[in-house]
Amino acid sequence: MGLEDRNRKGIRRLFRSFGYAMSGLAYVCKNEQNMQVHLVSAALVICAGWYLAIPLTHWLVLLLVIGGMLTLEIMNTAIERTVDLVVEAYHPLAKRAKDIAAAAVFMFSLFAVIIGLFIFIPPIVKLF
Ligand SMILES: Nc1ncnc2c1ncn2[C@@H]1O[C@H](COP(=O)(O)OP(=O)(O)OP(=O)(O)O)[C@@H](O)[C@H]1O
Repeated sequence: MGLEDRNRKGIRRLFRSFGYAMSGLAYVCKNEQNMQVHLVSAALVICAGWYLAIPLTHWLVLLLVIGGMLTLEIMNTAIERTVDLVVEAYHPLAKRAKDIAAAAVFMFSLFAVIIGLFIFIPPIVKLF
């Protein structure tokens, strides 16, 4: 996109930006195994929430956690690709950057699991 194009405002630019975002999303979904794992996990969690008839507030928390998780994975992929663009050879700082980005995903996943346990254990216990 040229500089002139970037300064242009309006609905066409908005749609074009949406198209770029969709292209990025399709890339991550197609090429990142971790993203596919997150998507399958999210689908399972949604099915479990529906089956266990969890309350609305729990749905809102779940949706926030799922959205945060997917967003972080997308950002992690963006950081990985940017690092690959800057350095092709092994570099300790490239390792740091990628490991730290991965740590962010791990940290969120950890808390997502804890939240999931708080939400799902009581209705599962009730089933028995
Ligand atoms: N240029 C590099 N220099 C040093 N270490 C690197 C470099 N590229 C990757 N690494 C190390 O290898 C690990 C894996 O990197 P890679 O780019 O394959 O990402 P990944 O975590 O396997 O993600 P994905 O498979 O989803 O792309 C990184 O976390 C980092 O520790």
